[in-house]
Amino acid sequence: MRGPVDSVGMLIGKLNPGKDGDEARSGEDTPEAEAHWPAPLATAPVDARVALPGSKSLTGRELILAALADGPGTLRAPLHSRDSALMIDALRALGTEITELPSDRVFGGDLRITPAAELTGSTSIGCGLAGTVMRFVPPLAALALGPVAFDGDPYARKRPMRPLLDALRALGADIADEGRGALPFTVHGTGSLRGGRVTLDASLSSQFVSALLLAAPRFTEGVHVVHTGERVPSVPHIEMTLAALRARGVDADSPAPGEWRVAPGPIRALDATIEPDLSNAAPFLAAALAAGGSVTVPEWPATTTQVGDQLRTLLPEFGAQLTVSADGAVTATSDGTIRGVRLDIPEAGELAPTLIGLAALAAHGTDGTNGVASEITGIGHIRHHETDRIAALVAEIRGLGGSAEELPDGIRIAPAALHGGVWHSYADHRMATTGALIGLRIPDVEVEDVASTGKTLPQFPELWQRMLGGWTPEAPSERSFIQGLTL
Ligand SMILES: O=C(O)C1=C[C@@H](OP(=O)(O)O)[C@@H](O)[C@H](O)C1
Ligand SMILES: C=C(OP(=O)(O)O)C(=O)O
Repeated sequence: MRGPVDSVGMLIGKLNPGKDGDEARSGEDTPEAEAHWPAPLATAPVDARVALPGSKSLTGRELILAALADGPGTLRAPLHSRDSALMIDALRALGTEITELPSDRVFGGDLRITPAAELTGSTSIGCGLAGTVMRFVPPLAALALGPVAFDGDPYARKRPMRPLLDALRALGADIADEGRGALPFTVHGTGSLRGGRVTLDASLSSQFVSALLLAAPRFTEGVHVVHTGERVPSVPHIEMTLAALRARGVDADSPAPGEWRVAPGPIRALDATIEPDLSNAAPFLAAALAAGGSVTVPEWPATTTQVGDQLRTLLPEFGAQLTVSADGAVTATSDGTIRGVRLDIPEAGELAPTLIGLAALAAHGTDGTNGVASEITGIGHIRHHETDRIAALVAEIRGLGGSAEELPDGIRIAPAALHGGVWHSYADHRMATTGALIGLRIPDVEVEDVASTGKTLPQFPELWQRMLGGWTPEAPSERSFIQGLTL
């Protein structure tokens, strides 16, 4: 057994210049293709403790609310990644002052946020591939004075925006998108927004609802959002939004299923501490199943709105034992036997790539001859995430010899032996980490564009290697694969 790993050294994330998934795929003949990351194989049971940086979703929300607050505030232990940097840049473009405080925190410093007296427009905002930026910032742009032009990575232009843009228009905003219903578009802010009751189909993304709720205390009439479509996905993320608003003294609730209401009023400035990202804990805890052994994630919050908390019940479905220690660390333990699952997880689409990676390993079994089938459904909306994750996962599992089939709202995986090969990332951080997970058990898996993990976890390659006990800062061969990072 290897010794525990409880922190990383000073690591400073730089931006991963985003790529379209198709471009990433067609880039295989370029010199960059040579930088495919050889996913480390677990040659012994894992025994590791992995501390993780802050939650993307909490960092994004607290940045927005701090920018709209009634005074300066501080974010402690925020995420520093491509998505959070894009959010910071967007809020700065609207006039917010954001400074990083000197700190010895391993994952980057705290942030001091001073709201602008008035949000200013006449600017442009790059959304990268961040759903939270392209959805949460336009309502603030409507509150700013002057035009604000939004655009993003090539694939970001394919992510749905129409229900949110139409709802903002119904609430009084002037938005020019030439009928695209997607990036690029320009919000012509007038300094205020009427707000009020609005109907919206949020079946493609919960972020449409969170976007309206977060800015609504500053709408003249607040907001009352009424969902009109099929099932709303990722409901815990809407609950996270309501909780973040209430923590700042805002009157915000869900008066009925599929309805949310925020009253107009001040947003209290405060010092908020960001929890570790529990969705990014998924591949690490899942590694205990893939490799056998145990992985501990410390500082797991006792209560949380993060959907990643559901890993404590989802991973046991695959056969892992999950325990919580008195000091709030969560440990996953397994003998390496992975059970097949039938899961319907509309709330936890963000966890789906990891769980599907585990299902692919369950279908391989311990030696390629004793695999079991799985079906994971309720996740049709993940076709609209960083890529069409259902299509991408099916293609990549098949590429390694697996048997996977698309369902309208999920995936079915049949027993089949996996083999090594290139696992494409489609510029999607969770595709990259899923390839790494499969590579723990299957020899010679190479992850294309591992730097896509910089979207929410720039330290992924080091943390992964450290989890296996083999990383040293001096190892140049490993360092060269950590693209987009300064060590
Ligand atoms: O509000 C948020 O922070 C998020 C909401 C969810 O989006 P969807 O509702 O589009 O799944 C989730 O998958 C995403 O990673 C983050
Ligand atoms: C869906 C995700 O991201 P985004 O915030 O860009 O929607 C994700 O992180 O899994």
